Amino acid sequence: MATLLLDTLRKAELEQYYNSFSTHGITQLESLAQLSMQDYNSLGITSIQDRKKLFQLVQSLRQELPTLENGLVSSPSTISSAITSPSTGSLLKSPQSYRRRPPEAQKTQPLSVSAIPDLSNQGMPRRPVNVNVSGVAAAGASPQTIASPNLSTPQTRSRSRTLPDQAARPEFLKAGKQSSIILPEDDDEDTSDEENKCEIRRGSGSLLDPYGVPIQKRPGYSQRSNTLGSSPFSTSVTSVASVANVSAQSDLNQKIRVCVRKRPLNKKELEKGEKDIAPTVGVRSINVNEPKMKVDLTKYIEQHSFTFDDVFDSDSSNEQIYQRTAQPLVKYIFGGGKATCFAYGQTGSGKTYTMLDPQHGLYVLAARDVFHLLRQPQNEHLTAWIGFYEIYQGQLYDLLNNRKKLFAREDGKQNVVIVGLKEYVIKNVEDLMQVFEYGSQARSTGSTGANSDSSRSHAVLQILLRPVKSRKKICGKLSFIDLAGSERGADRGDADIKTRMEGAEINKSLLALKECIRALDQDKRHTPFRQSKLTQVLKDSFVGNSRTCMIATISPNQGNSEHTLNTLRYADRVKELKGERDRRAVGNDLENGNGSRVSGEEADFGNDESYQEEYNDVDDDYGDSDDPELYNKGDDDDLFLDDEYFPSDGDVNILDEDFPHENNHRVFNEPQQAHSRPANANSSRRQNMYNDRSGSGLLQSRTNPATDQGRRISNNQNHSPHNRTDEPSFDGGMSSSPEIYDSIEFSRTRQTSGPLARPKISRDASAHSINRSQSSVSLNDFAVTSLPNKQPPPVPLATKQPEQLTSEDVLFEQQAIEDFIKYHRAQIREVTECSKKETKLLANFSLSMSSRKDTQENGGKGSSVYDLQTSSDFIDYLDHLAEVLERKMAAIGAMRDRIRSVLGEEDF
Ligand SMILES: Nc1ncnc2c1ncn2[C@@H]1O[C@H](COP(=O)(O)OP(=O)(O)OP(=O)(O)O)[C@@H](O)[C@H]1O
Repeated sequence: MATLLLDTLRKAELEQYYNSFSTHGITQLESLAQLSMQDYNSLGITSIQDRKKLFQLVQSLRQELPTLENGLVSSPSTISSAITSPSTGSLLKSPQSYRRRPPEAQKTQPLSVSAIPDLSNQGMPRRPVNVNVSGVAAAGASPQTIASPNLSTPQTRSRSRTLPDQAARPEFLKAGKQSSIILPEDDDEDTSDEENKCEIRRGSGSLLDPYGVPIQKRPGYSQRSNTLGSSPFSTSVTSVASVANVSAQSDLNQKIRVCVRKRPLNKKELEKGEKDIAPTVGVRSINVNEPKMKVDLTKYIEQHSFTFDDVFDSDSSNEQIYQRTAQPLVKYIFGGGKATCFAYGQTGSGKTYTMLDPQHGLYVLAARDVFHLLRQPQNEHLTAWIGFYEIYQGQLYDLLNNRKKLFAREDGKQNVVIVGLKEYVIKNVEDLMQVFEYGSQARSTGSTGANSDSSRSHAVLQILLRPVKSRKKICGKLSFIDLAGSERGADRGDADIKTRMEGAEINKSLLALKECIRALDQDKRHTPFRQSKLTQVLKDSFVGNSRTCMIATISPNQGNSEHTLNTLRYADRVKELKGERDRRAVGNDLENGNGSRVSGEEADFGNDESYQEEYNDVDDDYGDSDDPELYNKGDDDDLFLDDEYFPSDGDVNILDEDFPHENNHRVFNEPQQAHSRPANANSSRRQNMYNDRSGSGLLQSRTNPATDQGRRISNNQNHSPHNRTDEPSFDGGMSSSPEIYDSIEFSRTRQTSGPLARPKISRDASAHSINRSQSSVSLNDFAVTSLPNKQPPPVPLATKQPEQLTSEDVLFEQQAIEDFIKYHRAQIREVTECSKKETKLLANFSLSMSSRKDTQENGGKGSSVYDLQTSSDFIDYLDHLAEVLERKMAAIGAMRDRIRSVLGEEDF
């Protein structure tokens, strides 16, 4: 085969690259035929002439080796694999010639050199030869390469990353080469037969996916397919029946499932004579035949192919979709879990119809099952509650409570709680539908009043399971989310400031959603949940013990092909999340305590007690969410812990490292603390705290380093265990009152972190004090320069020889220093966050001003109206700015306190 390759290269006057090809594992013509132009550089082919030659050679080889074509026609070995695979039952007959042949047999039937066209004259046709989709070369193919007449039109086509011939691909291309399949339209624009006369050539196969992510880093298709229990060949040559079989075997209990639903062409589209350009292929794949035009104005169709957990054709009913999307989630929440089902797609693609249609929406079908399960004896102790809110412009509004503003909170256990959300007990489906209808009206009414419309908000309907006897506990939560239309930002095209801001917010949140999913997919240690309210609220759907199902809705008409592709790419990105690479995926959850796997059924319905306990604990902390006053003491921002962090993936970002979730961050994120405090609050707080505690041991602890035992080096003889027990415990419970909170912070600053500030001076710490000899903070900067009465002065640390140093001389423990660093990071983060808010406030205000000016100049309303509006906005702007600045100052003040504490300063 190598000789054949060399001969071929020689004929094409490319033999000088033979070594480079070999180095890259290209030793066969089949491999050569799969090169795309993006590979040329890696192979060292930079001269234009040579690139042309290679391009023509590759084209010619593809023509000569149709069975290797990228996805349209499978290689003999692949086809035979598929045929012989027990998991797939091809519709194809299995001609002898496509049975799996032993390698030797393959070797004995190489293509003859004569079959390779002589390219040395460069006279080969530029236009690739048309072949039909069954892989039969239209012209010029050697008899050997013409597919068997029995090779009927494949049931599916797939993009190159589903290439069945991965095994034959060069090593460096195997990881995930992507290409497109370009099908030219006939010049006479008769597209009816285009599928039978498709021009096949490798498209601009890129090593980057549409999101700019190197494909090599992503799991190969076959890996994912295997994860799902299907054959890696299933999408390339399998029949509908076999795919259905595979799909049926796939795990409905995966942590994340991604499905696609195509709506039918609507009346308008039909009237316009539009065609369905997104045929589904089997039950898991869908193609999009995107009309395109070359620079020479030749029209062609670019076909894109995608595979998901499920693809629902336009004739699928909500019931069918429900069975494979939300129904497993309903079962899951009865095991104590959290689950989310959301619809994503462009406006008019059927999100609402799917999720929240008043009659057949998935929520109604889910409710039916919820009540069915509630009637089971084992669930008699539970009741169902409903809450319905929307996220509009980054704010939460209760749709069941006059659009009351809500606040999201997160506890230390990463549960998101919507504080103040009005929830109703529902006894049956009718109840639910009534409540929902009421909420929907509020949504549209409210949004009309606010100059928005429903599709510009994300609507969240949640069904909660609570014990009959304790409405405080939550035993399961299922959320249905109807996301705002995904294309609004791009399509709005109007100058209205509000609309633009809405669009920007929607885009931001959808982008954030994608970023979060992407971060999870790539196992990044930092997941940017905080980037939008949507992702903050959805956070607990992604982390921990949760299930998520995304339904990407698409419109099938040509006019929407771009949007459809965007939606599918987005969904495809999400799809990458699942599979064995995701350590939070089902595999983890299915591990029982002994490390062995339990069955899906068990995992599904088994009670996750630890989770439930946690969840219930949380709810206890929060109490009843009907009572917002209990938790919402005037703060005007949501409180979340930091974004999700996962152990190392090599990202280096000081703000992203080991961010303290609870211990340190909350001090900055407590708006109550920040907003209600006057500008000099830090010093007065310090003074108050000092006064309050001067007689209570804390002062003593400050003046007596011996009481600061917690973090001191272990061999300090003066450690007094009882002093350690004096430390106030702080669990950072969110239910803490501000006063408690303050005291917690104080104690944290003064005591828990205090030891950090306690340079160890001598064994008799009771009488010691310290001075900072220099202003900069470093270990060696701390030396004892004065000591109280009757104590012999210690040897200054700086003068000690290294061999004289003992552990007693260590001023700060490593841990304490690390804690300080974490604290500092938290402070930087908080200040940065505030600065961003400041910028945003300023941008929004100036944007609205300039927009108003424009309108005025273009003959809008009288100037006094605008001046009035501007003044009112200005006041808002100042108000918000003042709040942000206070929060910022609070963060800086807390940091200063901490430094002083560390340095043992006596200024408060
Ligand atoms: N699968 C379907 N079968 C029949 N009609 C559908 C289907 N999906 C959507 N429709 C119809 O298409 C129209 C638009 O659907 P829908 O309102 O659900 O879109 P949407 O994605 O929620 O839009 P928006 O983002 O603007 O809220 C509706 O009239 C709806 O009844």
